[in-house]
Amino acid sequence: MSCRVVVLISGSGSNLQAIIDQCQGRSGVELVGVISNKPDAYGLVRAHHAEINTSCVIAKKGEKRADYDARLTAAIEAYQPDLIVLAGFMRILSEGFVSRYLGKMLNIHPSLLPKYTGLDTHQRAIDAGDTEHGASVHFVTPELDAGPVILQAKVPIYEGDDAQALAERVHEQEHAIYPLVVKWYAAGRLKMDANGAYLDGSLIGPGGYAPD
Ligand SMILES: Nc1nc2c(c(=O)[nH]1)N[C@@H](CN(C=O)c1ccc(C(=O)N[C@@H](CCC(=O)O)C(=O)O)cc1)CN2
Ligand SMILES: NCC(=O)N[C@@H]1O[C@H](COP(=O)([O-])[O-])[C@@H](O)[C@H]1O
Repeated sequence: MSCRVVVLISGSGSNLQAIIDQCQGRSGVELVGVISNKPDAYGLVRAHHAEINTSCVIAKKGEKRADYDARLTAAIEAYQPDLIVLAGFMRILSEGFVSRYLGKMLNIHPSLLPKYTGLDTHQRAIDAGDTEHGASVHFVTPELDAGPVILQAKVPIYEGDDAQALAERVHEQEHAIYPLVVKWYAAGRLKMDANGAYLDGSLIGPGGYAPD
């Protein structure tokens, strides 16, 4: 029985592409749909090339967040997913929406959470004089970027790095860790409760899974 996965995007979709390349049709993963809030998202092209069905849910001017999320829910439910993967989906989701999918919705965030929740994480890390940065895969909860961290990857920040150079270095790591976590979930190895995230029944620490 495959794990039916819907991926939500807003842009390029390089994380979507990594999941397609590393997971589609293997490890019990079936990517059944890609949904974008932006009609020009290149990730929609990537989905088309991979023969994955796509939908667009575009926000209406002045639309309440909960009303948009209700339309998004209808689009998602049409695919009857077991897992929702946010891959550069650039909308804050309402509490009702997140509660519906609690424990079955993942996100990748371009920082070493809990540092730098929100936007512009690479520039903020550079401006802070940090020497390392990275990415975090976490379960999505109503509080923004505060869900239980599952897996992190670290990268160095070099003297003279600009946000683009750092983003490219982080992207490389994202494309390694996100497909791995999707496979863990599809294999039934990954769970979440009020205490946090679990891999194979063991509680994952705040910095994500770290092999012994
Ligand atoms: N309730 C939650 N919603 C979302 C989460 C979450 O953990 N809880 N993760 C984010 C992903 N994300 C960072 O990883 C993120 C996405 C979007 C924003 C944001 O400020 N969006 C603005 C619009 C920005 C834009 O259009 O460029 C907004 O929605 O008003 C912050 C963080 C996905 N959602
Ligand atoms: N706060 C959410 C956020 O900033 N997510 C980030 O958007 C990028 C999407 O790239 P992609 O479209 O090439 O996968 C990724 O770097 C992801 O970490």
